[in-house]
Amino acid sequence: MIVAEHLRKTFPGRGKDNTPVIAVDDVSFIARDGEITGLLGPNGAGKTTTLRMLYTLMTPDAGRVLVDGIDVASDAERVRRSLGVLPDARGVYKRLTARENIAYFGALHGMTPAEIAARTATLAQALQMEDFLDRATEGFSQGQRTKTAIARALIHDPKNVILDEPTNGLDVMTTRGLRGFLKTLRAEGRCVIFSSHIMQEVAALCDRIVIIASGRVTAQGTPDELRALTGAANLEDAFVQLIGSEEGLHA
Ligand SMILES: Nc1ncnc2c1ncn2[C@@H]1O[C@H](COP(=O)(O)OP(=O)(O)OP(=O)(O)O)[C@@H](O)[C@H]1O
Repeated sequence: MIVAEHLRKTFPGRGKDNTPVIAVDDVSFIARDGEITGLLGPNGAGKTTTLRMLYTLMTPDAGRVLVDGIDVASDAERVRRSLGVLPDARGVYKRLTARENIAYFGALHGMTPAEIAARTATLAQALQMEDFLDRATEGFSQGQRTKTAIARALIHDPKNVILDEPTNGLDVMTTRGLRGFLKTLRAEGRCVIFSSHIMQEVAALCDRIVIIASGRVTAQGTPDELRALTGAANLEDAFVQLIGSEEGLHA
């Protein structure tokens, strides 16, 4: 379970306009085990910055993050062991094959070669990567890179999974496959959080939705609760009402 409490992050202004940017302003939510929680918001809403604070890359200016009850500020290393992260920059090593990229992370987590081989086989099958697993990642399509980065993130069988816009740039079939995979993670009782600016995506997958606009949570709840909150006939109308604009919400 991941708990975000009153998170705030400001960046110093740069260039001509040196007004500080308030990227995240009092964001709180709970992502439960066995559920998929979606952060939905338009470009620049603060989703990536929020996720970076959850996965210990950035320190909040205020507020705190608890992962399975552990305060990230007090024991970041322990928290990292229980996290699988797909960052916004996928960052796969291009001279290594997909399999080597995945194995490298497994080794960093202290796994044995046999454990790495077994887990890689499971992930490669689930993510349908077998036909490119042993190719160097240089020249990979965006979808192949993303799959490699997801497998790498999950090599150590983490209990909590954080994915920044996982379906960005993926085709329809690959997206369908990935959705099925995220549902498997949920069925295994993991805590899954992902960000998206595509409402259909969030609506199709999430048990709980946290809507972020301009660094603030404008609403959160199950899809049904969000519909009830706005009185809207469908989720699309509810989202538009809750965000206050249609900008950036579509694929
Ligand atoms: N390192 C940084 N330095 C300065 N400003 C930043 C930095 N990181 C993020 N920001 C600003 O913080 C705000 C929130 O950015 P963030 O990347 O969290 O949004 P997002 O919701 O993930 O957007 P997108 O959907 O476009 O990826 C934006 O105005 C962005 O320009």
